[in-house]
Amino acid sequence: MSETITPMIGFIGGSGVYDLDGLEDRTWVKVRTPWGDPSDEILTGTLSGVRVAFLPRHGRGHPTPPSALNYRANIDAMKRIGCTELISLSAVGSLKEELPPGHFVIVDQFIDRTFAREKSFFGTGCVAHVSVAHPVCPRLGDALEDAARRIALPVTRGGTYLVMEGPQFSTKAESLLYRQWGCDVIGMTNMPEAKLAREAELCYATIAMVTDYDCWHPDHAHVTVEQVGKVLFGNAEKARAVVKTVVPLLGARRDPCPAGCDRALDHALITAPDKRDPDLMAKLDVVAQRVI
Ligand SMILES: CSC[C@H]1O[C@H](OP(=O)(O)O)[C@H](O)[C@@H]1O
Ligand SMILES: Nc1ncnc2[nH]cnc12
Repeated sequence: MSETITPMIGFIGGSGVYDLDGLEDRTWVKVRTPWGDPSDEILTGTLSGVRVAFLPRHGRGHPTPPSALNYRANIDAMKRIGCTELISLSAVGSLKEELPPGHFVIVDQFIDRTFAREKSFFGTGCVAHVSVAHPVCPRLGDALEDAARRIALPVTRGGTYLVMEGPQFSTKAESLLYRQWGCDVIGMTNMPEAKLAREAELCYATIAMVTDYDCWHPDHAHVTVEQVGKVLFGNAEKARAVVKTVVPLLGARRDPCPAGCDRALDHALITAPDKRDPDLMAKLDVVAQRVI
């Protein structure tokens, strides 16, 4: 008989999603990490008998911009509190006519154009190279698709999310370039989040919620926060409905990840044990606990 796990499903709420309703035993918990403080306290509780955790990515009230987020602390904190998988709920701009505001995309690829963020838990004193060829967990993607379809959301399975540094929105030339690259949606937060989730051996998937057509569209010359905001809160309500549907679908017991997200570090560490830096190894206590 194969070993089963008792999961805790972690949600990272993006713009417009600062709380989760409907949880039993709701508690906001302060979590400290060796990488600094996460964006906010983490809300824990149960939904349909399944343990869940929720972190508002930008903090409650949205005080922190994408480039200033401590992505390492956020991922470490979610794992430290017990999460086995992470689902990101993210606002995005659309780079395709057929993905209008209000549409949901379960992305499966990313292009990382960010440049001002800490992108790895590893480094001098413990070098590791994980594969992110397939950065999204297909089991989580299947569950999100199933959930979205059950509640009749307009949803597309698969798509490439271009991650820009921000905080400004794109120039028109950039937006047109990303369309030529075949990207589907654009946002500012899912990298390095997805890479760090993989390093921490957490399954990761995103439900990207379209708020605007960015600036490439002939009928939409600019993106503005006002325009995004009008769609954002409707999308956030739908995101909460996805959460309530996906949690029982994933359930309270399951097999280890069929895609191996939970074993990503099996062959990733290259620094010889006697060359490893004890201080860094101590910081990796939770992220790399399975292999160190
Ligand atoms: C308020 S629009 C721009 C903002 O929204 C997205 O954030 P998140 O992924 O956390 O929903 C986007 O990436 C920008 O950070
Ligand atoms: N057009 C856009 N560009 C970047 N991030 C976004 N988040 C929502 N809309 C966006």
